[in-house]
Amino acid sequence: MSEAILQARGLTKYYGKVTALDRCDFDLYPGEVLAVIGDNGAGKSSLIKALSGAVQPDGGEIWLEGEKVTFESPIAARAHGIETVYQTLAMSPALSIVDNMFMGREIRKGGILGKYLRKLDKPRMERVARDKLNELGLMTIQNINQPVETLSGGQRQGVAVARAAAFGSKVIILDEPTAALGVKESRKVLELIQDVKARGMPIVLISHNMPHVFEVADRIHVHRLGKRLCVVDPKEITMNDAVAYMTGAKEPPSELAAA
Ligand SMILES: Nc1ncnc2c1ncn2[C@@H]1O[C@H](COP(=O)(O)OP(=O)(O)OP(=O)(O)O)[C@@H](O)[C@H]1O
Repeated sequence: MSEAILQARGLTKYYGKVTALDRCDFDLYPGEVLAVIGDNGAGKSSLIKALSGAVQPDGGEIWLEGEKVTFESPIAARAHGIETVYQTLAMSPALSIVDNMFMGREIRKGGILGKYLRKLDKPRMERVARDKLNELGLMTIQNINQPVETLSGGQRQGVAVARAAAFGSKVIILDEPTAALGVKESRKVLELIQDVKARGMPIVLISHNMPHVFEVADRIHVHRLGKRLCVVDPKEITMNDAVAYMTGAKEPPSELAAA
């Protein structure tokens, strides 16, 4: 297997007396969809928050493309190419699709006057937004100047993923991307995950939805009580077994135990 693009060793996070992450390991390889599953409280959110700079781990190390990194904030993680799409999506509903896509990364006009006045290059932003949505097969959205609040849940998720994929990201972390969606919209988001993967971008998928996980994941990290319990190939185990490992109803065979 190639070198991991994002890796963690021994990540530990305490919230007071609660150990949310207990010497947790993590490995994401280029071009894969990696699902992280675990029962409520298994530490999935704490893991992605640590990987994306939203919380500071109390122990352990994170490596990005072979370099040890510390992200003191989500902005720092984004600057390194780690994009996280949370369930809440962090979008401004009243603003347009294009404004949401470029929030905090607006393109300014060039030239002495443009630079001096810091004017937005709206036509360029619109062009880039359209291209990105197009690339990801999201052009069912006709008008990129329409407010995000007029979009369906699936379309919003699409815009959030397109935004995450738009700026030279190295890793996209999706936190429960289908949890709030209906059947048809979920299907679109699953297709979108495949499209992003086809563009060579690795994805970390946090989900409680086992059929969705088993449909799109190349590998699965099973978490229990803050630890990565085992790493499984969804083609080689059943959903029932994965759930049994998660909940502790069954122990994984020793050859699956995470290194
Ligand atoms: N901000 C916090 N303050 C106190 N305890 C927390 C905090 N965040 C998480 N925890 C605790 O840490 C443990 C792991 O929580 P975490 O949210 O990481 O798990 P999870 O696997 O994402 O769960 P879920 O599937 O319910 O979202 C839980 O016991 C949780 O109650």
